[in-house]
Amino acid sequence: MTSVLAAQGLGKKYGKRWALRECTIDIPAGHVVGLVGPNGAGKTTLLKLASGQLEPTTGGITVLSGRPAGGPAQLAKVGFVAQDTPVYAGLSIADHLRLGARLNPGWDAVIARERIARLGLDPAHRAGKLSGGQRAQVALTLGLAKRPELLILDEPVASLDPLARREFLQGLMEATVEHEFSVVLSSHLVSDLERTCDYLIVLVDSRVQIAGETEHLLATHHRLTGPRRDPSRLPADQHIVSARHTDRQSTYIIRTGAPILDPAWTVSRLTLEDLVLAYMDKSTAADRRPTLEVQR
Ligand SMILES: Nc1ncnc2c1ncn2[C@@H]1O[C@H](COP(=O)(O)OP(=O)(O)OP(=O)(O)O)[C@@H](O)[C@H]1O
Repeated sequence: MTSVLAAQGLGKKYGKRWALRECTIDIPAGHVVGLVGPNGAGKTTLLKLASGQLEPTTGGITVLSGRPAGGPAQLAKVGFVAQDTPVYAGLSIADHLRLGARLNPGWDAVIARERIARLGLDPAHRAGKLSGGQRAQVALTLGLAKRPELLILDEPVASLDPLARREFLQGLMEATVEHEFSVVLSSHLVSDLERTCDYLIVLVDSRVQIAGETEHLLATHHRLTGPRRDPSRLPADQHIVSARHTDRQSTYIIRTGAPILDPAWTVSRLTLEDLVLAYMDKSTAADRRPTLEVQR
């Protein structure tokens, strides 16, 4: 299957500080990919590398089998909506659509017009007078009307209220079904991604912690609760993601493809939020390096 985004040992340094390091991922086409991580994790850096706005310090990246921003054909295949959804304040919405038509060979004027009408926006309205949410919707419209094979959205719903968030993500999902393109969108809120994404990348402290189809990730991660037990006594095929202990009880989040047969454990499924939080916890826990830390 075609890779929409493939990175090998990808890294980016700003001065002495790594913003992204040792990133190796291979995302098949046809997914809505959620890139999640806390502030400063490296999400924008990865998305800018994918759209060719930054050059890697180490490793390599290909997008739809091409070099990011590696020529007009590649640029036409990839849409990018930046975090602050920039617009030209002095131009009207209609001007933005005309500009989009001039700059993009595959421009779909019908999608653009219909979407603006559906949003109840007046094409004559100056972009500088739009609210943050309306600006984000105009930026998404420009991205969709470009008819890219991959649409990259950096924190697209950050400025939206909860209802507008839901409508925005719903509109995005409908568009992906109708026009069959891949999406990579970043957020630091898992709730935004839970309903929208079928592929997840968790990025913490400049490193990818886990990447894969959400269904597969949820099927292979479990919470084990039971009598207190040292991590060294867990089977080798149970990879510990996070651990919590009290005097008497242990709670582990583990990754395994094998059945959990030990009757001492109560096994429960995770939500996507549990899973993401476990990986965030793991990265902070690695700094503490406890063998068996007791929380009272
Ligand atoms: N132009 C830059 N110069 C120096 N450091 C930078 C630059 N851009 C980003 N960084 C640093 O790189 C790290 C990763 O930043 P990045 O913007 O990729 O994170 P992010 O996950 O998108 O964060 P947020 O959710 O806050 O947008 C941060 O520590 C940030 O301070």
